[in-house]
Amino acid sequence: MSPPNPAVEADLPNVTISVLIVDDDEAHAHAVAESLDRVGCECSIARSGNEGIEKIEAENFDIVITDLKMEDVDGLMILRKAKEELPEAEVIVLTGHSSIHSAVTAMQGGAYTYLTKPLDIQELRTAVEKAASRIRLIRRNAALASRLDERFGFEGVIGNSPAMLRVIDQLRALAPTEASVLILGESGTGKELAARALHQNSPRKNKPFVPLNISALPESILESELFGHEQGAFTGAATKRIGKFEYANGGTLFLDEVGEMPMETQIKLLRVLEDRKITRLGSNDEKTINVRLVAATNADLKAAMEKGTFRRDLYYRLSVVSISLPPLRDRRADIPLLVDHFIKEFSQRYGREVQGLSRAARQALMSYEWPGNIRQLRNVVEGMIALDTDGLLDVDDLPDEIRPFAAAGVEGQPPGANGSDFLIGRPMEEVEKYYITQALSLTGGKREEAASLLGIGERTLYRKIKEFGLN
Ligand SMILES: Nc1ncnc2c1ncn2[C@@H]1O[C@H](COP(=O)(O)OP(=O)(O)OP(=O)(O)O)[C@@H](O)[C@H]1O
Repeated sequence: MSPPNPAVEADLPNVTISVLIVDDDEAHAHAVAESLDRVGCECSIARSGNEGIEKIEAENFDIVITDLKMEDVDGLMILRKAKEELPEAEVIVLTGHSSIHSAVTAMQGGAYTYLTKPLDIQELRTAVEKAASRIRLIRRNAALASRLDERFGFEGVIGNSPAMLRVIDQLRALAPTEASVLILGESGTGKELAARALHQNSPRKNKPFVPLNISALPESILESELFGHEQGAFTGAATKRIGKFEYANGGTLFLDEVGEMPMETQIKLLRVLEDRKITRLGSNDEKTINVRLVAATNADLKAAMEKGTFRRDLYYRLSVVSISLPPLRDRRADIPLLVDHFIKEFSQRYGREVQGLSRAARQALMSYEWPGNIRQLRNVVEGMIALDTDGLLDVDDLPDEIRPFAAAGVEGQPPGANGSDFLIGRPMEEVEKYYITQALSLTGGKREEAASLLGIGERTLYRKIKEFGLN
């Protein structure tokens, strides 16, 4: 298990446990409340079964302590109600010796435990403390998970465009499986990041994730990198070397730019994937390996197969499942989230106080084509923060190739107007029309993306487009 991240843990909620005590013996209820108040619980009392039901319906409690025998509504009914209305709450029932049978029924109905009267206060506190630590654990885990998701999407893969939400769903579903995954996408779209996310959420996560970029390697070295070699296997092999497959044993091997692999190596790779065995160059000994393969490419592998430069059998082996990462220009709805994420990252790294990004600069980042995709966006934000002197990232901080997009202006906007200020005081319909036109233009007319950018449903957007006669 990875160690807890103190930065994430630090601001998790400190959980106070709220307790409802339902007992028609008022003096007894107060005695219970007093003993629990002392151990930091926040207690509320209901003096009858009916009052208990009302409180359960209206408020939230972590623990419900109820007497079994009451005049109006009995404790089993309280238990049932609590399970319906407060499914995460724990219920402790209090019972006299004569009604042990009902206590057993209560346990079968989902009660956390039962205590017999007269109450032993220490026994009560122990039971409450045990239930409370379970609740605290659930809360902290939920808070941690949502904090992590809020910050990183899925293991660092950030995105809220419909296309990226689909990718994140696919990553979540595939991560725990053993399936080979082929990740497709232009350079800088996050293929390696996605591969790491698959590994990090798999049962292999405590074993190595080993990346290898095939295009960066001369053909002569590639096979020795993959499979390793023995001393003297070829000229220059002065010492024995372990290959990436062996390094990755038990974990995940990520082969980037797999489309660049020479035919000879493709044949060997296919054999390794089929036999799950490797042989170091210059050796006769086979070694069994257990590696999950994730491959990536920005090349058109289908065209390469047609041309005969990529083996069909290897393609099918690698692409048991494939995930496509769209270029950033086709998912502009992700840009604001990514920009904010990178501002946070780099302002921390450079120790800068950044108040924000001007509207014009944001507009430019939204309109630019991003040929280098997210890698380029990240570099641009880093450069802006490194160069900024006044704490506001503005058009003058943008690189030369992006600055002109700030002045691109918006159709229908009067000359000289600052951003959308000219809309102040205009009728709501005009404002809506302006923003819908903006979103459609930024997303190249893609309605699903535009709706996500605007934070409205696709059907609502469709209706508004018709209503305003927009095309
Ligand atoms: N969805 C995302 N959320 C946050 N950061 C991202 C996202 N996608 C990519 N990045 C960041 O962008 C940079 C480039 O990503 P990565 O190296 O994974 O791209 P790639 O597709 O593998 O590129 P190449 O094909 O050139 O190897 C990295 O710094 C990565 O952390």
